[in-house]
Amino acid sequence: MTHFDLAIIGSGSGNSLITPEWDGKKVAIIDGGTFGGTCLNVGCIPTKMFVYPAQLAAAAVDGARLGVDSVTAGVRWRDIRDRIFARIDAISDGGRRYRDEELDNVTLFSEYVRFVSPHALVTASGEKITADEIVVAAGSRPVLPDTPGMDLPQVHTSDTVMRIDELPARVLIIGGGYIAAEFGFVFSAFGSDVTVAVRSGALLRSLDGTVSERFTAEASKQWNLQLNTTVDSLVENADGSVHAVLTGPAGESALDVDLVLVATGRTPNTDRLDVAAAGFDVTSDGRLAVDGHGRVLSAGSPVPGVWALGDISSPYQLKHVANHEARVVAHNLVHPGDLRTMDHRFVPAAVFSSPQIASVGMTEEQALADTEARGVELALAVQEYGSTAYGWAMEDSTGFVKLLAEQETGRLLGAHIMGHEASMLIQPLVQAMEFGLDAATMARGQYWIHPALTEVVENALLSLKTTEKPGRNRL
Ligand SMILES: Cc1cc2nc3c(=O)[nH]c(=O)nc-3n(C[C@H](O)[C@H](O)[C@H](O)COP(=O)(O)OP(=O)(O)OC[C@H]3O[C@@H](n4cnc5c(N)ncnc54)[C@H](O)[C@@H]3O)c2cc1C
Ligand SMILES: NC(=O)c1ccc[n+]([C@@H]2O[C@H](COP(=O)([O-])OP(=O)(O)OC[C@H]3O[C@@H](n4cnc5c(N)ncnc54)[C@H](O)[C@@H]3O)[C@@H](O)[C@H]2O)c1
Repeated sequence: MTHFDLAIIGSGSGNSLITPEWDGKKVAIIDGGTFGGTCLNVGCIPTKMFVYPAQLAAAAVDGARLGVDSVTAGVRWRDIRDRIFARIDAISDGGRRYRDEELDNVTLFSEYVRFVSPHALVTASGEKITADEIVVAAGSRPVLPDTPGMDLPQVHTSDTVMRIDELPARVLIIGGGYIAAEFGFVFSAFGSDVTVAVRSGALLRSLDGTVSERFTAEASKQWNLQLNTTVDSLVENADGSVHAVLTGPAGESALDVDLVLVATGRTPNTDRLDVAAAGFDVTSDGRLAVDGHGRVLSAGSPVPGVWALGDISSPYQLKHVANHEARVVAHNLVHPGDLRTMDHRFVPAAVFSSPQIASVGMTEEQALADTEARGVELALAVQEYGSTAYGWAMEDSTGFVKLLAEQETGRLLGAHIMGHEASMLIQPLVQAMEFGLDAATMARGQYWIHPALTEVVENALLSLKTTEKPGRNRL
């Protein structure tokens, strides 16, 4: 048995917890998977490294509308893949070697562990680890439905699909969330024939209703979108392709594809850690229960010296949230008398598809319920990209900014953007919400560059017709 001052389970966001304050103290970092975790190896970073070349490929098609005739002569999948993973694998390997070989006080365990008591772990090979402080940053993993054929080698999740050898000619994506929207775009822009089978009647249903509805309409122009459809079975054909049987509104149908991507959500890795052995609380959706400071709970009370962060415990499966939570826990570990609190009030998110989507705060449905409960009026504006000069330049007919605010105070409650660079356009709205800037002050208290696309945000703010007096007015 080895005893440590600090043991961290998970080398994704958990890796950033080893701050200079731990120099000279004994630290264990434990990861049974690839060093660096999901975002680096199989998540945010490689997906966006595929999305960017996909945007270049798609631009050739889109250009014709504006009089620019160009063709994408081809997409070198292997070259793209190898460029991406040459970079990523080197970062993962460098990080692992730094922790394993260069830091005297840090021990790396490349094994899965489980709890045997609140401060004791056992590795898969039977080694016992105890620690004064334990941080659980063990993330989440893809969930597979129990459809027959899920074990075929042609069936992938986001964990494996980015490393395949050939661009598949025909792809079936199961699911209608973030991963389906992003890979649907990548594969179709690269030239695959994409079918997306969604159980419900719309894509991205967790987002604002207007966004979900308008994105679904756009997606149906790009992919063979099968709504209200379940995939009943997958069987391998003699030629190595997959025969899928689907049931939709028109009854049963069949489809032959070369690859199936399952994107039906991710589940926290709580079950594989045997947290029951330590008596930790688990939420109804399977997350490790924590208080606002990141302390793991047992029977509703914080367990001294046990913390959690990121996908294993967070209500948001997003890397910027995991990073924020890691910064809070890193502080709290070394300042027990001055605990910081995680801030989940204004969490933005973006879907890097086509069109791109970004959102922060309440959906319209949530804002209606919220304002009604508080007896205040809701102001709502939808501003089309096409109503601004830059939107004309783009001949844009789909992009929009939707804002929700308290009418009397102009306090922003939610912002939802669909269209070109939505993930960047949203940031001033995140800032306004975080720092309490009202809509009128934001619109008229600063210059907006003409004719930049940001004017669509300015105009959306003005369209809100809130009644507050601007705190600062340049006019
Ligand atoms: C395809 C995809 C795209 C994404 N894109 C984005 C994006 O664009 N923007 C965004 O904000 N978020 C994105 N995300 C989400 C983001 O990747 C996660 O929210 C984030 O990586 C979670 O970090 P974490 O530190 O909690 O867990 P992870 O990074 O998953 O780290 C957990 C680590 O714990 C290890 N582990 C698990 N169980 C054990 C155990 N019992 N013993 C030892 N080790 C264990 C795992 O091997 C893993 O390395 C994406 C996710 C996916 C799958
Ligand atoms: N850009 C980003 O920030 C980004 C990108 C990718 C992933 N992520 C994170 O990773 C998480 C997981 O992504 P995801 O797309 O797998 O999950 P998701 O929760 O976004 O979507 C899951 C989809 O699968 C459907 N589904 C669930 N069970 C099903 C079943 N049995 N059969 C058919 N459909 C089923 C759901 O209705 C939903 O449409 C996301 O929630 C997100 O937090 C973020």
